[in-house]
Amino acid sequence: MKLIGGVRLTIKLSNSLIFKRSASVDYLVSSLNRTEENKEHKLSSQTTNEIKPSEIPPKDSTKLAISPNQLTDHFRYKEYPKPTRRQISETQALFNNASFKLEWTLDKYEEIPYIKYKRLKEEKTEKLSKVEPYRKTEYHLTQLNSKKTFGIPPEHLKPLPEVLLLGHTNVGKSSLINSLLVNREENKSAKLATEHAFVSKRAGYTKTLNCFNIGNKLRIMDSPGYGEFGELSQGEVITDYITQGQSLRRVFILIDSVKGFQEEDLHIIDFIINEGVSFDLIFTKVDQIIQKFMPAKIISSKHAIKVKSIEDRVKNATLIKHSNKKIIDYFSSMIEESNMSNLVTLPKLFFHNAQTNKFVSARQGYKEIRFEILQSCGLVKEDIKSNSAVINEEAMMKQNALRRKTKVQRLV
Ligand SMILES: Nc1nc2c(ncn2[C@@H]2O[C@H](COP(=O)(O)OP(=O)(O)OP(=O)(O)O)[C@@H](O)[C@H]2O)c(=O)[nH]1
Ligand SMILES: [Mg+2]
Repeated sequence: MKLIGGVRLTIKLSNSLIFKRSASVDYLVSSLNRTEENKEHKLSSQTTNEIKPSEIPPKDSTKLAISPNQLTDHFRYKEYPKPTRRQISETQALFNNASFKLEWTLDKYEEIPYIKYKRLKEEKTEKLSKVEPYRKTEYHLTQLNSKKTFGIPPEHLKPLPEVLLLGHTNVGKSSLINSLLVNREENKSAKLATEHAFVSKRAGYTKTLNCFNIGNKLRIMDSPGYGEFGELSQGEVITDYITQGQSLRRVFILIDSVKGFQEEDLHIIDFIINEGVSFDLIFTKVDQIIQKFMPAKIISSKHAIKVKSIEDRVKNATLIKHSNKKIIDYFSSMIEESNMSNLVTLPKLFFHNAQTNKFVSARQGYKEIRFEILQSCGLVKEDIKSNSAVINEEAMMKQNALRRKTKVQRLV
């Protein structure tokens, strides 16, 4: 038996859940490896004189490091098309213009506003039904039809679709909430963006289920972590919510990229599958993995961004590309070993960093996660023109390139 946030679950990942063979990741990695190897071989065997100007690596080699967004693209299953640019920009507009409100924080499932309301209403109806018919008065009738909400703010009772962020203590749930809720565009110049959820180095910091209302369109739930420092009562509020939450549309399970899948993660995934709730996976702290695999020489060099000689640039580029391959291999084997790509439910995979470093200069991954949240809540219109939109975009880019070329030709 395993203790998950204090809740004992005996379930093991069952073979019956298995398995849909997906070759997409293997294929992508091997094809990428081949092209990377070819390119690297080509670059290292060339003398710097032979390099075409367009192939000269940038001075700042850190720009060549694989990013969380590129990892999301790389590990995207062919079954799930990439959202179109229009869908992404509409999603950002919705989030960036929405008002966010921490509606409630609770440690008992029975206290969740609509659950509490339902219970109190039922209790009242039962009490009134017990009044002897000859004793019933106008007062009783008005009581029965009363719109009173027992002191619960009526806006908390508004039925809205909900998504839940779930994961080990310290995995980065509250940090992700902040990535999702902060308007990064607006705060670009601001030194300190308003953060909505409390984040701490201390594992087990979030003790309650915290409900954020997003523009009165949906709710995002931050939850207490399971595993180390998770507590019994916290485990109960989450499992009750998963099994009974009527408005729950999707669970996002966060996996610490540094620690990989832990036993508790696999138990909770099995539990969620058994409950028939759909879920996706978000790898957090991707910045740490990117930094970890980067060549020591480049990490320690303060001047990595000032490399001038083409020879050094080529050397750095080759080193970084090797590191990129290691990062892909690292995640590939993590995903492979967890068997996630073989589950019939085939969870989507997202890569996120809430912190930045030399190689990842901005938070990434949150835009697609925002989109996925909206989609799971039924708040995204299917982009039926998506294919033709992409084709049109490509055609337009080709046309622009042609225009630029003819312009240059005209100039020389
Ligand atoms: N480098 C890095 N650190 C992160 C990232 N996300 C979270 N952290 C750090 O990890 C620690 C825990 O983050 P939280 O967001 O509080 O984690 P949590 O899952 O809410 O933790 P509990 O509330 O204790 O369950 C904090 O010190 C964060 O700064 C990330 O993407 N990169
Ligand atoms: Mg937290």
